[in-house]
Amino acid sequence: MQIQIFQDEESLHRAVAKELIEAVKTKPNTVLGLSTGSSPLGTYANMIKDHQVSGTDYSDVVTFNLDEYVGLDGTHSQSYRYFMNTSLLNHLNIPLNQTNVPNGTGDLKEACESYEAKIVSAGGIDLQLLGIGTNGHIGFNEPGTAFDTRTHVTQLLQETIDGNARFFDSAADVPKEAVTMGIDTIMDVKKIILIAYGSKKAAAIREMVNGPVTDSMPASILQKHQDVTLFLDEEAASLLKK
Ligand SMILES: N[C@@H]1[C@@H](O)[C@H](O)[C@@H](COP(=O)(O)O)O[C@@H]1O
Repeated sequence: MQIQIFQDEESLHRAVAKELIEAVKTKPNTVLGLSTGSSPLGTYANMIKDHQVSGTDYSDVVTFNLDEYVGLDGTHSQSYRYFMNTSLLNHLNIPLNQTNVPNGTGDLKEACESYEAKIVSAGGIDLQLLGIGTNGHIGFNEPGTAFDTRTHVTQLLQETIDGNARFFDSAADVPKEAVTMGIDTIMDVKKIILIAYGSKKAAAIREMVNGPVTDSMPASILQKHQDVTLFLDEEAASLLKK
């Protein structure tokens, strides 16, 4: 695992955006894995700005998001499809039919199988952006998720529901289930960038990097991936062993 530590969020986001932009410039048909939550928002803002100013071309890029809430279709303002369209995709020159978010409505078993098949037919994910939950979840792979999982339907833990309630009117409105790429799906990607900032993430970052590889800390499996870089601010990195 490589670790880069930044003094502030803005320089962190500029650096992550630079990585994504370089990937797209180097390989115009790059397959990007994208994530939601607040962590990547500043990165997406930098990518949009670069596209407007420098015209980085996304017309051949393909994207796959990590996860989606069960029961929310793409028009729901808290669905991850809606989040991606409004926070990034609508502002780049990428045809929306080249962008993929798991389907959280309809036949979920079929949605999971077809998502895996689509990733394979796109040639696999070149560069995956990840955030991390305070309990160490990646995507919506909660503590206890088997490491050999592929895209599947998962029950959200109460702590995750409570943590994500800030985006909804109340915790009662947060869906209890999600469709998420599995741990094994994530481990198959060629390169991973994980973003974390703020003291709330410090304990999870310490366990992920310095702790044992265990399914009670899903992100710890990343110790076994061959190309992972953590982009952290000083607070998120504050509990790491020196
Ligand atoms: N499914 C998402 C994760 O992919 C994300 O990493 C996490 C952290 O959210 P935030 O970046 O807002 O801290 O939230 C959600 O649970």
